[in-house]
Amino acid sequence: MNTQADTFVETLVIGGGPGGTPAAMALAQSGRGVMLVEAGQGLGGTCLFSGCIPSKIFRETAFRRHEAARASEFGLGNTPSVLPEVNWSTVQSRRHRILAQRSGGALAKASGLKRLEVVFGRARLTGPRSAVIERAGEPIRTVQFETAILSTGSVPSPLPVPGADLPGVLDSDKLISIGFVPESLVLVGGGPIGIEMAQIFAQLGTKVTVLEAAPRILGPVDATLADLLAHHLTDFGIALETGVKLTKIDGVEDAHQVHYTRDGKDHSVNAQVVAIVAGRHPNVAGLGLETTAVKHGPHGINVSETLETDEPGLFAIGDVVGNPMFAHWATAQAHAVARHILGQPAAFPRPEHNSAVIFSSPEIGMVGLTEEAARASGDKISVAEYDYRIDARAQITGETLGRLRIVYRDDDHRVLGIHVLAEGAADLMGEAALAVRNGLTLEQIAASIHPHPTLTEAFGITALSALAQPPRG
Ligand SMILES: Cc1cc2nc3c(=O)[nH]c(=O)nc-3n(C[C@H](O)[C@H](O)[C@H](O)COP(=O)(O)OP(=O)(O)OC[C@H]3O[C@@H](n4cnc5c(N)ncnc54)[C@H](O)[C@@H]3O)c2cc1C
Ligand SMILES: NC(=O)c1ccc[n+]([C@@H]2O[C@H](COP(=O)([O-])OP(=O)(O)OC[C@H]3O[C@@H](n4cnc5c(N)ncnc54)[C@H](O)[C@@H]3O)[C@@H](O)[C@H]2O)c1
Repeated sequence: MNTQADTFVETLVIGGGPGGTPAAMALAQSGRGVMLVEAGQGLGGTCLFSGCIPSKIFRETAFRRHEAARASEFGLGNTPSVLPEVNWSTVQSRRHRILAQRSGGALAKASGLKRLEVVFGRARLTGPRSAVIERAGEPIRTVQFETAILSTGSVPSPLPVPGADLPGVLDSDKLISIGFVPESLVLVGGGPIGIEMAQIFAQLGTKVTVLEAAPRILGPVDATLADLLAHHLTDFGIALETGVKLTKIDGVEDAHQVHYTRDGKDHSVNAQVVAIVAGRHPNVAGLGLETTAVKHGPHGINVSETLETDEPGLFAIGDVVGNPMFAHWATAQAHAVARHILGQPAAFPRPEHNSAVIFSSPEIGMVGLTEEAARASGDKISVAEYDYRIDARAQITGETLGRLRIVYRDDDHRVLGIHVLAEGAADLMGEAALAVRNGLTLEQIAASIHPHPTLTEAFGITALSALAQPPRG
């Protein structure tokens, strides 16, 4: 095998997802010599190619189809509309087009930076300051560096259950690439992927079952909101089975039987397609960590508060560091670590300020602590609630299933967490993130003028009504 002579770079970034790409660009923009190595088809990582973006492209189609059936409610036609037929190949072509546009845009932006070289290939560390880059049909490149950022993301976790490795049993990557809308689908796992996919396919006409091991779906989400959503999913016809233990999957390509126990009793469910969406684990395989002092476990690579690994000068960010696994979290870590490497003051993101959206229908948005986590901290806390059934905007759009929950400290009224179930919650989370990150109080939220009629009015109304309550004795 040919080997190219050594290249020296100041920083090597391994992995071009929402963690690695912005880190490499921020460093290069500040004049540091950077090489960004990506093993996949383009820049964008899991988020772009098999995660956030494709799943939301599918959601858009599913949601619009579902909405079309409600046209007569809004005075369009006199009878409930016939559900539009799904042209799945158009949906998949649309996905490919958006992906190509976004990865092309990222590459063009990166290529415009003089100090950044983007290399497509697989990187493997060969020591604390060296790596090789391999790409089929090309000479191996060897690289030496001063610092490196490991941002290799995560991969779907397989389940140790007989039949889970049958060729027809999919993971989320394969479900995203599916060539047809299945008649029936079993999703093993009721986390964000399982719930988003359940609703997407149910709205496209698939008979969906979700098998979740825990007593409820969406474990880390506010329990009241997760419960409201679970009832809504069940009303829609999705079978939600919680507290299950998967025992076996049987079947051939197009017909599967999933066996499980619940409360000691045996059950089974048939489906054309089975997808295992029961979590992801950090991607460290083949990265050559054994040639360095970097330590890692099932949770991911061990890092300090400044995201430095046990090998000084080697940093790790994003999914490869473990939970939480979100694109915006990886990007926030990227910016902080880039500033740190540049010797600038850096605010490393803190879990209690993180935000997330589950793209269910209605969406669930969350920032900061849940009620349970806030109470566990020992502070006296209260929760101010708002029911979107009374909301002007929600009544206008006809999407009145919703709840806002503001978790705040009793003594100084500081807001610790904001949790929203509402169609449109995703775009309310900017205000929520600002409030929690900056330690705003109910008084400050109540004093902010919220435009009418919008879903965000609820923030002001809820803060005002909590302040109008008599103080707790
Ligand atoms: C179905 C699904 C839906 C999701 N939806 C959302 C959502 O709506 N919002 C959200 O915030 N998050 C969502 N996520 C999570 C989100 O995709 C991840 O948290 C995010 O992509 C993590 O970014 P990262 O840069 O750490 O890793 P990744 O995006 O996984 O990127 C890692 C990159 O490293 C490359 N790589 C790996 N090994 C090597 C190597 N040895 N050499 C070179 N390159 C290598 C990979 O090819 C990959 O491109 C979703 C995930 C899934 C699976
Ligand atoms: N909207 C978003 O931001 C979004 C969307 C999708 C995924 N993600 C991220 O991607 C990551 C992976 O998502 P995920 O939903 O696969 O993982 P997850 O770990 O969040 O949820 C997995 C679910 O599967 C269940 N489970 C585990 N083993 C099981 C078994 N044997 N049988 C039945 N159920 C089992 C778990 O109890 C859990 O509820 C998450 O960390 C999430 O943050 C984010």
